[in-house]
Amino acid sequence: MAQMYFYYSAMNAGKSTTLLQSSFNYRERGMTPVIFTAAIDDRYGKGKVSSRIGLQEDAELFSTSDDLYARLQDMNATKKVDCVLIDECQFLTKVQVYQLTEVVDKLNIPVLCYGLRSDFRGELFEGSRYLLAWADKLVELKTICHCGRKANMVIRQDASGKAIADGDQVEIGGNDRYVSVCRKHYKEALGR
Ligand SMILES: Nc1ncnc2c1ncn2[C@@H]1O[C@H](COP(=O)(O)OP(=O)(O)O)[C@@H](O)[C@H]1O
Ligand SMILES: Cc1cn([C@H]2C[C@H](O)[C@@H](COP(=O)(O)O)O2)c(=O)[nH]c1=O
Ligand SMILES: [Zn+2]
Repeated sequence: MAQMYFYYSAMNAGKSTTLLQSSFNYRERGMTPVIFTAAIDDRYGKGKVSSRIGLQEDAELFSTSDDLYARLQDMNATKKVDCVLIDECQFLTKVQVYQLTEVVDKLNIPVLCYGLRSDFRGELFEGSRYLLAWADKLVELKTICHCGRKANMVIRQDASGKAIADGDQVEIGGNDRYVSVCRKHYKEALGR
């Protein structure tokens, strides 16, 4: 029986790197993984997942309006899909997380999702909320705060490096805008 996995962490914990390693392992065994990433995240080039250790792969793009079950059913009918790997899964909608459970339950294809649990305000993303609720396996990937504790929060910074408390949930960026920290230093940065 296939299963759905949610690998979650703060930023820069190596989620994309782990996804690429899983894809490599499937390919090494002559199997066919399919990678998806969010169309809105074009930091390392549209339709690409990359990591600084040198691995890079082309990816299918998903937008909030896509029917992921229909797309994967079509792909699987053309060529057997052995595994689905989703990067930036926090940007999935509730409906899309449900569609991915159908890929697992009806098509019997494992779905491995990689993404953030919470945003810079400490609120769940929609995709993460339903993955936490519906995934078979929850796996935390860890990174560390400057103090050495586990970093489970992410600060969004303004141009001067000051932590921001409010704003749109989605704003694509990297180390220039975001810092992963422990909860204690998250509160301190926001003056709480
Ligand atoms: N193409 C790239 N070039 C340079 N650095 C990268 C690239 N992709 C990722 N990184 C860096 O590698 C580190 C971990 O990356 P990643 O696996 O993307 O973690 P996560 O997905 O958890 O944020 C981060 O410091 C990130 O800035
Ligand atoms: C915390 C937070 C992050 N984002 C964006 C910023 C990046 O583009 C992605 C996460 O990338 P990762 O390094 O692959 O984990 O999400 C956002 O839009 N809103 C937020 O609050
Ligand atoms: Zn800390």
